[in-house]
Amino acid sequence: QNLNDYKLWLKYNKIENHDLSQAYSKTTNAVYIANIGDIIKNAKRELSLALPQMLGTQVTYESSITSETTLIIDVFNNLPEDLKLAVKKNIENINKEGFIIQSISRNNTPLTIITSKEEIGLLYGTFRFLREMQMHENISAKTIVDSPKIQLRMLNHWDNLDRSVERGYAGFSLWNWQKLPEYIDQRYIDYARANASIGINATVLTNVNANALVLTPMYLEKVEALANVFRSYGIQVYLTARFSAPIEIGNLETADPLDKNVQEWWSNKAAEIYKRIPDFGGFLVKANSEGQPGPQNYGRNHVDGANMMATALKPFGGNVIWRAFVYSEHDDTDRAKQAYDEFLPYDGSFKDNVIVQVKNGPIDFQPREPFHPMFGAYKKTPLAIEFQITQEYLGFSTHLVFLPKLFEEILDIDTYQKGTGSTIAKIIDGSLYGNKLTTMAGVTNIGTDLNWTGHPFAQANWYGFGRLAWDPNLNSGQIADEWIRTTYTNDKAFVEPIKKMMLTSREAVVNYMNPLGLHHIFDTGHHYGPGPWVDDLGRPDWNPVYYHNADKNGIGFDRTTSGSNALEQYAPFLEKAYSNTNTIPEEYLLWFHHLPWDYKLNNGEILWDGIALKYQEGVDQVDDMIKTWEAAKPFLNEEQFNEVHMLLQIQLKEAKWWRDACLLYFQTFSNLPLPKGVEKPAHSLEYYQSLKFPFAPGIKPSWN
Ligand SMILES: CO[C@H]1[C@H](O)[C@@H](O)[C@H](O)O[C@@H]1C(=O)O
Repeated sequence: QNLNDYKLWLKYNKIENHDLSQAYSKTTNAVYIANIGDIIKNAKRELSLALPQMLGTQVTYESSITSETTLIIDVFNNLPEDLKLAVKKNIENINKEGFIIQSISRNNTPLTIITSKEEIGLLYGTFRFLREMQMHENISAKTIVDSPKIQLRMLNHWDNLDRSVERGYAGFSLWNWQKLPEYIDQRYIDYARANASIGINATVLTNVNANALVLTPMYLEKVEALANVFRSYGIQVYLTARFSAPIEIGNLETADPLDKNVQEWWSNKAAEIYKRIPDFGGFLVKANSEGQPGPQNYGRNHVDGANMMATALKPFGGNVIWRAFVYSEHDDTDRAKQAYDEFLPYDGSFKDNVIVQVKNGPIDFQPREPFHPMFGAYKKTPLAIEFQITQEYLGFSTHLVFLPKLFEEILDIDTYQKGTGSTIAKIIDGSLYGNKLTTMAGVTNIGTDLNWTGHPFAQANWYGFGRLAWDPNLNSGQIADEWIRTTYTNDKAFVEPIKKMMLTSREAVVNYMNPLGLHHIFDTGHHYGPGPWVDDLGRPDWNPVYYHNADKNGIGFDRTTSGSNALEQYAPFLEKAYSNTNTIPEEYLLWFHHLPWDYKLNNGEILWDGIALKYQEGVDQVDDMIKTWEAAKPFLNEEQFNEVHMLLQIQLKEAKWWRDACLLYFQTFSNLPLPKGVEKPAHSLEYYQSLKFPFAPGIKPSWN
C-alpha cells in the first residue's frame, strides 16, 4: 500500500498550471474567517493545510474584514450589511447545514464569500471550496448554493470491542478501546475530516451484533472521548444497543420492554449517556434477527421494543433506529418476503423518534437485487435505507467495484406506491410522504489499513456513499469524476478512461458472479467465492440451492403466483410488469422466475447460453479493466500502478473461478454444451468444490 493513499481524496496536490494557481492565490490572498467556535477552527485548519500544498504559499488571516480582504468565511448573521444583501436571495434557498460560495466585486475588488446559516455550513462550504480548487474549477466565476437533502448521513461500523470488524476487509477497527479515552489517535481526526468533507454527520461506532459492555461506564468514557473529537466536525455519535443489556450489565432478570424496571433501566441509561455526551444521537438496534435478543423473547413485538427505547431517549432528543433485517428459522415462506410481512402491520405505530432501517434489497446486499418492497409501502413511519459499503458479497477489498452505480440504481427506482415518480430517493429524502426524519446509512468499509479501505478504489465507495447521502439525486458519473480528479489527477486522458472503468465495474461483478437475477450462490460463511452447490446447512434459507433452484427443467426462484408470490408485495404496476417474462427487466429475470434452460431471452439466445455468455462477459470486462489500467500507467507512480494492477490480476483470476465453477455446476442440470465464445473451464467441478478459504477475513458470525 501506498503512503499517499492515506490522504484519501484530500490530497491537495500542487497546482502546476501557473494561471490557475495565480488566480487561486489572488482569491485566497487575505482571508477573514470568523472566530465563532470549534467547528470553524477546523475549517481554518483545513485551509492552512490545503492552500500551502496546492499554491505553495502560506495563508494570511485577517482579524477583521478590511478593504484588502479577498475571502470571507462567516455565517450570514455576522456579515456586513452590503454582503448580506449580496447573498440574501441565496440564503433563503439553503437549510441549516447548507452553504453558499459566491464571488462579488466589492469596491472594485473581487471578493469571495463562503456563508451559511450555521457554523457547520461553513465547514462544509470550506471543504467544497477546496474541492473546487482540487478540480481546477473557476470558483470566482460561479455561485454554489448547496444543502444536504437528507438529515442523517450515517456510517454504520460493524466494529466489535475486540477490534475485529464483522465483514471488514481493511484491517482492524479504528477504535482503540484500550488506549481511549486518553489517547486520541490522529486517525480519529483524519476520519472525521474525511467524513465532514463529504457531509457525513453521524456514525454508529459498534456492530449491530452488539455487545452490551459498550453501555457500561468504562466504555462510555471512551465513547465520550470520540464524541468530543467528532463534534467539531459536525459528527454525532450513535451506539448499538443490545436488547438484553438490562440483564447482562444491569442485573435485572428480564429485558421485557413492558416491565417497569426494564423501562426505568433504559431511561437511566439514556440519562447517564447524555450527561457525558449531550448531543448523543441514539441507538441502532438489531433485534430478533439472526439470533440477536429482542422483544419477541418476551412475547412482545418490534413496536414494543422500539417504543420503549424511544421513550427513554426522547427527553434528550435521541433517536432509535430499528432494523428490519429479519427472517426466521421458524418461517418457511420465502425469505425475501418475511421482513415486509412482519413489519407492514406496524407502519405508523412507532413513536416519532423511531426510524426503521431497511436494507436496499429484500435478501442481503447481493451484487444486484430488486428494491426492498418496504420502500413505498411504509407510508407513515420514516424509513432509512441501509447500503453496504463494505463488499461482503462483491469481492471484499480485493475486487474493484464502484458501488455508487449500485446505490444510484436503487435510489432512482420508481416504486409506483404513490403513483408514477415515487422513487426511492424521494422516499428517503422525505419528499414523497413528508417524513420529518430522513436517513441514509452505509455499512462502512473502513479499517486500520494504511489506505483505510484495503483497495484504493474502495475509497471511492466511501466517498460516493457520502455524496449520495448528501444528495440522493447525484449522478454516479459525476461522483466518479470528482473522486478521480481529487484522488489522482485532472488530466482528461486519465480521468475519462478510468471513469469508464469504474462505471462498468459494477455490471462486471454482477456478470461474473450473479447474472440475470441469480443471487446468494456464495460459498458459505465468508461469502467470498462461488458455492452454488452448497445444500447442507442447518437452515434451508442459508443454502445457495434454495436461491437458484436449478434442476433438469431449469433455474431461478419462482416468486410469481405459482411460486412464493413475493411479487404481491410490490405496487400493482410492478407486480404486473415483473410477473410477465416479456416485460420484466432481464436483470431481474431469475430473481422472480424459474425458467427452462431453453427459454428464449430478448436477444434470441436460449437461457443456458445467455447465462454462460454473461459469465464470460464479466471476465472480459475485468480483462478490459486491466487494459485500461495499463494504459493509464504514465499518470501513476510505480506503487500506485502496481497496487491496483496486482489486485486486478486477482480479480481476473477470481472472475474466471466464478465463471468456471458456476457453469460447470449448472451444466450438470442443463446438460448443454458451453456456447461459442465461452472459454473452456481450466479445472474440473470437483476441483472448484474442494477449494476452502479458512483465511477469509471479516467473519465473526456463526449463523450462515
Ligand atoms: C451484522 O451481521 C450481518 C452478517 O454478518 C451478514 O452476513 C449479513 O449481511 O447481515 C447481517 C446483518 O446485517 O445484520
